[in-house]
Amino acid sequence: MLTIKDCRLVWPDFTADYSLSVENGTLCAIVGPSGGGKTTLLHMIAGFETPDSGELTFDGQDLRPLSPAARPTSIVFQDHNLFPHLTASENVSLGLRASLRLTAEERTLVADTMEAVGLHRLGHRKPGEMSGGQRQRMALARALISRKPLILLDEPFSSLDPSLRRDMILLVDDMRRSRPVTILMTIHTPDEVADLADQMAFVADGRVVASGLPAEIMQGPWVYRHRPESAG
Ligand SMILES: Nc1ncnc2c1ncn2[C@@H]1O[C@H](COP(=O)(O)OP(=O)(O)OP(=O)(O)O)[C@@H](O)[C@H]1O
Repeated sequence: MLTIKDCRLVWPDFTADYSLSVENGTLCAIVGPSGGGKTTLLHMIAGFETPDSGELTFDGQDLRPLSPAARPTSIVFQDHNLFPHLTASENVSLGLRASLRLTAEERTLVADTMEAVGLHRLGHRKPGEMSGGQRQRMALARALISRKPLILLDEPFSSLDPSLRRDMILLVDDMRRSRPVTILMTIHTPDEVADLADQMAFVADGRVVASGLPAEIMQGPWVYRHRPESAG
């Protein structure tokens, strides 16, 4: 279980104070208005931001002293953090081994994962030779192959067209059913994930305003309160 309790981050123009629990094996969608603190929440879990106070544990282990690499997390950033000089297959392989020296079995796993995200013919291409959507799929493949139990996806499919976006959400759903993994995914279009997500957390003003079943969260008063046009 991921447990976040009163984790506070204070910046000159923004204060966050997060509390959220996510059971293992859950697909949890993080939704809410732009600038509300969704990305910052994922960065804190991954270790790129440090809370001044509060509890942050996964399966009882305190994550705060751990570096990002030592955490049980794999994150796909909005800019995909791909290496431009490596091919698509090599970028995906980094999720398994930083040295890129793979066993035969690991090479098969990379090929299977590339196939699962529809990139099996493009393994030799470099990120600069691929579309935005193909780069997103490559970054997703690298996170899925990492074997980390907690996967954090920050708007992973925003540059895909709606039908492909849905395919990728289904792929994420498939992957979590094939191995024990907990996924937190920020998304601007909650409708697209409402039927698959087990949990939805509404984040605004640096807080988890509400968390529960997607149908409940999407109908709650917080949705109207935090509409851009009602701001101010
Ligand atoms: N390192 C930082 N230092 C200071 N302020 C920051 C930092 N990172 C983010 N912020 C601020 O924190 C707030 C929340 O940003 P965040 O990116 O988490 O929002 P978001 O909900 O993910 O937005 P969007 O949906 O637009 O991606 C914003 O006001 C942002 O400017």
